[in-house]
Amino acid sequence: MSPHRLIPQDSDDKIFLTGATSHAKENGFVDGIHDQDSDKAIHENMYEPPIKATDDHLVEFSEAMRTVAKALRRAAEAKAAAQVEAAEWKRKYELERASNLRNSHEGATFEGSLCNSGEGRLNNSCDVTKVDNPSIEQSERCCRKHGICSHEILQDEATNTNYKFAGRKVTRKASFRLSWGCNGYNSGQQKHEVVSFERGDITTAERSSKQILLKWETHPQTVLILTKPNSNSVRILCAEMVRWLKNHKKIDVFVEPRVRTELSKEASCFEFVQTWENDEEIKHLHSKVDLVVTLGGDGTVLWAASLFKGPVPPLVPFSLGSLGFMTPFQSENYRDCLDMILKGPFSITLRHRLQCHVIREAAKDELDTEEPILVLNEVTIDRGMSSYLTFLECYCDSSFVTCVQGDGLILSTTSGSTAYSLAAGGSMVHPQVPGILFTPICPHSLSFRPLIFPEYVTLRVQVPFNSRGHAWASFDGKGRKQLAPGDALICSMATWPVPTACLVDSTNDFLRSIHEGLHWNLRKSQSFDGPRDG
Ligand SMILES: NC(=O)c1ccc[n+]([C@@H]2O[C@H](COP(=O)([O-])OP(=O)(O)OC[C@H]3O[C@@H](n4cnc5c(N)ncnc54)[C@H](O)[C@@H]3O)[C@@H](O)[C@H]2O)c1
Ligand SMILES: Nc1ncnc2c1ncn2[C@@H]1O[C@H](COP(=O)(O)OP(=O)(O)OP(=O)(O)O)[C@@H](O)[C@H]1O
Repeated sequence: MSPHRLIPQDSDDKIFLTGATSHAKENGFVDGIHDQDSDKAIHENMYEPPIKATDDHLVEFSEAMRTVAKALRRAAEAKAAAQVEAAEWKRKYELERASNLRNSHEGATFEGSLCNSGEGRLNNSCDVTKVDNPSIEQSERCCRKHGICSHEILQDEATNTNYKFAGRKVTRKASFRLSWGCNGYNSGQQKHEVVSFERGDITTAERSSKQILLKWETHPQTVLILTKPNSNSVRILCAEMVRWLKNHKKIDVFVEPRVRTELSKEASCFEFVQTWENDEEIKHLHSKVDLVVTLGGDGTVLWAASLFKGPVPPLVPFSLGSLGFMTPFQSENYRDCLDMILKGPFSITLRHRLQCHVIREAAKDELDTEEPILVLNEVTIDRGMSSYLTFLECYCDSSFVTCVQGDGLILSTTSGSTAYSLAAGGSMVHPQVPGILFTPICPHSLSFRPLIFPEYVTLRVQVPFNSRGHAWASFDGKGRKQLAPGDALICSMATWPVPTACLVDSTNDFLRSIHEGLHWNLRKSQSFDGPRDG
């Protein structure tokens, strides 16, 4: 077929193309000449100037588009910075408010928090818990003088008196002390900053997170037992444990309202078991219980963490699930385990949580966010039911990170690194490492590798206006929220970690979990009788 000279339908510019007439028509061009003129047309075109005008317009247009894109990105970065700042202010405001509430809350007698003489997040918990209280002053003096980290005790007007909770008497909360040390219980070393500055030289002589030990200063008296629902073995064990704690350890027991009903149906001797009546009471639960015991799998640990929006009492997770990554204690040995925990000292893993805020496009200002949600594993932003690619713009503080085009994105804690993030190709990270994992789910790009951000950043995931569909956020696999174009999710390290008791220590428990739970790097050993060097 002979070549044709084709003229764009709505343009005066002439473009020379090779191809069939019909094909050219499909593409919006009309045949400008008759077949018999084709030789003449070829001849003419050989001497025609190149398609300069069209090229110039295209170049101009693409430059204009680049400028617009740059301006849009700058605007988005400015917005990200403003949102990050607003989120930080909101976080500070909430901490302040929580602290004020605590001070004015007439029920609470004792309550614990970490204190740290260095900078950073743990320091925040120190800041917010400062009250006019001799024991705090003492602990601050202690921190300053010896650099020893200690548990703080808050006291309010109801000092040393029993108080009522859901119409029942509650005894005072046990106090404990935390210390950082590598070699056994005698090493009460302070947690030092990773980098110090000594005589003008930057050093990393002190390492930051050593194994943390919890040592009771007064006896724990109240235990909250949380159980996986719909399991007979869990129900039976729970009843047995409640009885043992009361009769042999003189411990007061709290359970969820559902479990309280089950127990009271079982026998009248469970009348002493306490519970709560409404969400308001759950908010103050942390100041009533010394220890939380979970009976179930990892989901029950996540559930327990989700009950505490602020400080979390130490958690003792018993394994009654199938995988049990975060549940090192065996239920068969519960008496010995609880004996050991109630006596102390014991190692804990301080599991960091992420605080997530959803900011709606319709929000009046950056402070107008929905209630923050705390996650122990991860927040996932995915495409939900939509069959379109998720399109998400991601910022770290005020810097543009990337656009996610794929099934979604996981922002995970290091504890959650062995859960969904792992399945999406993220690295496994020791739970004591502070950081935020940024793991794409099925990205439609060959070069999108997972990232790990340091713990101090704030991440913002925005559904852009030109996204074809909505996105969905879910929190530890629960409570899905729809994100429309223009909505954003802001995520940063939460102030309140989840302290979980270790069977041995953080590292031993973690390695045992990945060996036994995931069969990590299981391979038959190479035989000895093969070829050898030399
Ligand atoms: N493709 C996946 O791997 C996938 C998909 C959805 C959700 N999840 C995970 O399930 C979690 C919710 O757990 P659930 O028990 O309520 O739901 P579930 O009952 O569906 O259990 C999910 C599985 O993940 C395991 N798991 C949970 N947290 C873990 C952790 N930190 N490390 C290792 N394994 C862990 C559980 O033991 C369980 O086997 C979510 O937070 C998410 O991480 C994983
Ligand atoms: N006290 C509770 N109240 C309501 N739901 C709970 C409670 N404890 C656990 N769940 C939910 O029940 C589900 C199953 O719990 P869990 O993961 O502990 O058990 P499992 O599935 O048998 O264990 P594994 O995850 O190890 O296989 C989870 O989705 C969890 O969120």
